[in-house]
Amino acid sequence: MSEMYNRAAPQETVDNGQHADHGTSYARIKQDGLDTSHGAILYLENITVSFDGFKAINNLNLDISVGELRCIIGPNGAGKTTMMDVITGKTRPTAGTAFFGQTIDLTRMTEYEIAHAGIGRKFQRPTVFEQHSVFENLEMAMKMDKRVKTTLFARLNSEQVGKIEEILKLIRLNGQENRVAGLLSHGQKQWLEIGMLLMQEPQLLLLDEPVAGMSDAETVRTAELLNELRGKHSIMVVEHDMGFVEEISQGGKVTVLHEGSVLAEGTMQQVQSDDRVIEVYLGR
Ligand SMILES: Nc1ncnc2c1ncn2[C@@H]1O[C@H](COP(=O)(O)OP(=O)(O)OP(=O)(O)O)[C@@H](O)[C@H]1O
Repeated sequence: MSEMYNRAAPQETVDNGQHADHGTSYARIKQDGLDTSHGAILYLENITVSFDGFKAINNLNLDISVGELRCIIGPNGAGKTTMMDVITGKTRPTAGTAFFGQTIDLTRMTEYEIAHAGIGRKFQRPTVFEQHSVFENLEMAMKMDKRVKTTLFARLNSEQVGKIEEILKLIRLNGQENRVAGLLSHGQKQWLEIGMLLMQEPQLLLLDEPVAGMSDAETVRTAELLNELRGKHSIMVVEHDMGFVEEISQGGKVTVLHEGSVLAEGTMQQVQSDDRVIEVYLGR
């Protein structure tokens, strides 16, 4: 893989040629400007993150294909959050390379630049604007997207309203658009935040434990929602809930992290029957 990185000089600044295209639905993989000619959207190669000598990530290698929904599992402390922190620029790796497409070197960019290059991250706790309505939250998310040429107080055009309505349906909040976000259930707030990320049309969406704290019914609906996004976005989901992972992995790849490295990779069925994975989860 290293030879791929060498083909183009890493960029210092984010200029991947993205531009707003309001004439089409969010429901497609937007790759304008991002070089994914080798089929992958994310390449992590030999990543190590040391905290005072302790390796939270240890020579990690991982690729995500365009349009893939990849589940990442692993016991507590395996390095899942630290890996997402590296991808989003929150933590700098001690060694290794992290590329977005073929040419965008994430290790040289700020968190802000990475977000604007098209990597959206949903943290465990929902962070919606509690005093504002569901609709206003989605509207603000759209207006915060620097590619959209509008101001906070400009009226939305019909295409923009259409896009919000489409996302409202997807996140199961149509009919609730005028509710104040602070009054939503925990699960609904999580969906709203996913909707806010989708308004910005990320090319890669990172979801950190999206169903933690959700009711069983909300978990089922979240699985449905992610299955609807399958193939339309490239998505990485970190999750402990194995039933949920089974629902959304659907024969796709699941990566098991352990002690900062990839322990196993394969379908859910394959990793579940892997002796090393069983040992790590059940203890020695
Ligand atoms: N800033 C830090 N300083 C020191 N050690 C850290 C730091 N951040 C993480 N670690 C350690 O690195 C290891 C990996 O942590 P990380 O949070 O990435 O694991 P995780 O797989 O996300 O765990 P969980 O499933 O519990 O969220 C842990 O041992 C953690 O204590």
